Amino acid sequence: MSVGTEETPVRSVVNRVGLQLQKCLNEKGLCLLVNHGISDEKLKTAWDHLDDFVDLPSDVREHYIRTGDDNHGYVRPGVERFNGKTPELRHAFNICTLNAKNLPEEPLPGFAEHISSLAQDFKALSRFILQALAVSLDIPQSFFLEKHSHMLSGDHDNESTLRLLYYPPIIEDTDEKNDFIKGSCIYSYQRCLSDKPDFRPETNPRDEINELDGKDELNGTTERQLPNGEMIRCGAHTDYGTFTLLAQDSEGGLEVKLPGSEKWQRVGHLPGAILINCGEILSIWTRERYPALPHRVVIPEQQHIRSRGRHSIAFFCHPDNLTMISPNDLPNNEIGTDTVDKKPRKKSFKAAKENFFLFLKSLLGSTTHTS
Ligand SMILES: O=C(O)CCC(=O)C(=O)O
Ligand SMILES: [Fe+2]
Repeated sequence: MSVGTEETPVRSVVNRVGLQLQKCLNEKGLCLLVNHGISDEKLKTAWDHLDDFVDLPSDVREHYIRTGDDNHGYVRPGVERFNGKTPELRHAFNICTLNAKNLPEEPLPGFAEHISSLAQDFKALSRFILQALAVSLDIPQSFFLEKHSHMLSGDHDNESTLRLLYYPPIIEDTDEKNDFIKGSCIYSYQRCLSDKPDFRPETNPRDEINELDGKDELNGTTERQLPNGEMIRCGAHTDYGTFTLLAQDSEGGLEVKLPGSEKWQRVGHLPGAILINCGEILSIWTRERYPALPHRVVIPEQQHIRSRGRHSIAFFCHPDNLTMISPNDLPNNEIGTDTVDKKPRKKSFKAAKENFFLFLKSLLGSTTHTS
C-alpha cells in the first residue's frame, strides 16, 4: 500500500489508504506499507547506529539504561520475558520523546540527531495512518488524531515509543558457553543482506510443532533448547497499543497468526516496506473489526542463518494516557458486506481487555514486557 506523510494529507489519499487499511486490517490484522516516505537508507543508518551502540563497552551502555521512570532508554538482552520465564535475546533502545533525552551522542556523534529525526518520521506516518483509520471506520478524520496528540512529547502523557532492536546471533558453542545474559557473546554487524523480496513458502519445518501451539494461544514454542540454555528472540504476544509500525532487515524470523487461524505463518521480507499490525487498544475500540495480531520472532531453523544477527525498528502508537477507550465511540456498523469477517476470532474481547489492564498494571509496577 502506498501512503504519503504530509502533515495535512490530501483527503482523496486518506480515503484511498483508509479503504485499503479497512480490508487488510479486518481480514489479516496486518498490512505492508510502501511509499511511506521513510527511506530504506534512513532505516539502515539507524541500524548502523544501533550496531555501534551495542559495540560500546557495557559500562558505557549502562549510562543509557532504561530507568523505572518511563520506557525510555536501553534494555539489555535477557531483561524482558514475554512468557514470564524465558529471556528475550535482544538489545532494545527505546525512544519516548523527541527531545533527544539521554541519547548516546557523546560516544556516538550523529546518533541523537538521526534517531530523533527517524522518530519524528514514524510519528508523522502514524498521524497519517490515524486519519486513514478514522475514515475507514466512518468517523471524523480527526477522531483518533485528537486522542494521540501527545505522542513523543516527553510529558509522560502518552506511551508511544520508537524501539530500535538488535537480536544477536545464536552461536552454539558447547566448549565456551556464550552467556548472553551477562552480555558476552559474538556479535555480527552485517547490514541488510538482501534487497530482494523474500516470501518463502508458508510451510516450514516448524509446522508440526505449530499444530501443538494451538493449545496455548500466546505461549507458542518459540523457545529453543540450545547448548546455551533455553532461548527465544521474541516470544508470542500481541502489542498493547493502537497499532505498531515495524521495519525489519532481511533476516526474517517474524511469524504471525492471522485472524481465525491457529497456524504460525512467516511474514517474509519486502525491501523498504513497513508492516502495520493492530494492537489490543484498536481491537477493543473497533470491537475486533481490526483484531490485535499475535506475533513472535523465532530463532531460525538453519544454523547459518541464526548465527547472524537481526535488526528491526518498531513504532508503538498509543493513545494519550487519559483517553477513554470505548467501542461505543464508533458506529456499530459492520465493515462493507464483502469484507465482513465470518471466521471466529480466537481472542475474545474480554481477553483483550484483560491484557490491556495487565499492561496498565505493568506501567505502575515492575514489568517484564513493555510494548
Ligand atoms: O523485532 C520484531 O520484528 C518484532 C518485535 C516486536 O514484536 C515487539 O517488540 O513487540
Ligand atoms: Fe510486538
